[in-house]
Amino acid sequence: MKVGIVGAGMVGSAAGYAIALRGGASEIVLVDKSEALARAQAEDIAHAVPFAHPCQVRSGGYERLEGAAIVILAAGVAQKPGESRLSLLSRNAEVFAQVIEGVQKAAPQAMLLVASNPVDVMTEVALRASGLPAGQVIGSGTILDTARFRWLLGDHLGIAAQSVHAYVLGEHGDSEVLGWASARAGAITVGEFAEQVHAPITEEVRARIDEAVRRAAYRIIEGKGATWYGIGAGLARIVQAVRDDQRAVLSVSVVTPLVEGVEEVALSLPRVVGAGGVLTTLIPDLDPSEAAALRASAEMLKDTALGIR
Ligand SMILES: NC(=O)C1=CN([C@@H]2O[C@H](COP(=O)(O)OP(=O)(O)OC[C@H]3O[C@@H](n4cnc5c(N)ncnc54)[C@H](O)[C@@H]3O)[C@@H](O)[C@H]2O)C=CC1
Ligand SMILES: CC(=O)C(=O)O
Repeated sequence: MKVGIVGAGMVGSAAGYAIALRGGASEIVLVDKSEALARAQAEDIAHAVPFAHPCQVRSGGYERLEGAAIVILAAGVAQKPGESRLSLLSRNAEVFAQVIEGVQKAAPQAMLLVASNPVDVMTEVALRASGLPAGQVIGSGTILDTARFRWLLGDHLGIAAQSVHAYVLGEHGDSEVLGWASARAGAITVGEFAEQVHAPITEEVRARIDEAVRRAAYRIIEGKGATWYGIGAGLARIVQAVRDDQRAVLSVSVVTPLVEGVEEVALSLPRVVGAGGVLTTLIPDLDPSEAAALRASAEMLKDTALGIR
C-alpha cells in the first residue's frame, strides 16, 4: 500500500519512520513546502529500511501522491510552549485549503488521516474540503491521549498497557474526557483489578493520571519543543488497521452524526477501523459526570467549527 505524508516536520517524519519500522506500507511519499526537508527526511527514513521491511521511501511534489491509498496530513504550525491546540486553527485551516487541493488533484480517492491541530476541527475542515465520506476522513483524535491513559493505568496496576482497555473521548485537547467508567484491565473493571492487586485507584491517583494525560503535550513541548514519537506510532497504528482491514477498535475522530445531543461534530469515540476507514462507532458506558463532560467537549468543538465555516 502506498502512503503519502504531507508535512515532513517532526510529526510527519515520525509517522513515516514508524510506518517503515512496522512494515505498514510498500511505498511512503513525503511532501512538504520545503522540498529540501522532505528530501532529507525521506533519505534518512530510507536508511532505516534495511533494518526493517522492504519499502520505497521517496519525496516530491503532490503529483507523486498518485495511487496513494491513504495520505497523512501533518502540515502546518505546531504549538509553542503554553499555547493551546485551538489557537492554531485559523493558520492551519489556511494551510489545509492548499494542501487538500494538492492531494485531491493527485489522489482523489485517497483516505485522509489528519494529524494537524486542532485535530478534531481540522478533520471537519478536511471533510468539507474533500467531499469524501465521513468514515474516510479520519483524525488521529485521542489515539495518543488513549495511549497515554493506558500507559499510566498499566504502570499503576503493574500490567502491560496492552492489557488495559480504556479510552479518552471527545476533543484531543483540554476538554477531553478520560473514560474511567468503561475502563477495563484484562476482563474486569480497573477498580476491581486495582483492589485485587492492592493498588487502589484513590481520588488522588485518579487526579494524578487525569492531569498527566491532559497536560502531557504541554509538558513535553516545554521540555523539547514538540511531541512526535507517540503520535508517529499512533498514526502508523491507524495505517496498519486500514491496510490489513484489522477492524481494530481505536479512538479516532470523525464527523459524527450525534453525540450526547450534539449533531455533526468531529471528536473521538472508540471506533472500528478497517479497510474502508471507520466502519462502526461505539458508545462506551459513561457515568453522569463523564456524559456531561463529553457533551461540553462536543458543544465546544461544534461551536469552534461553526466559527470557521
Ligand atoms: N494529533 C496529534 O496528536 C498531534 C498533532 N500535532 C500537530 O501536528 C502538526 C505538525 O507538527 P510538527 O510536525 O511538530 O510541526 P513541524 O513544524 O515540525 O512540521 C510542520 C511541517 O508542515 C510544513 N508545512 C507548512 N505549511 C505547509 C504547506 N502549505 N504545504 C506543505 N507543507 C507545509 C512545514 O514546512 C513543516 O515541515 C501541528 O499542527 C501539531 O500541533 C503534533 C503532535 C501530536
Ligand atoms: C501536540 C499534541 O497534540 C500532543 O502531543 O498531544
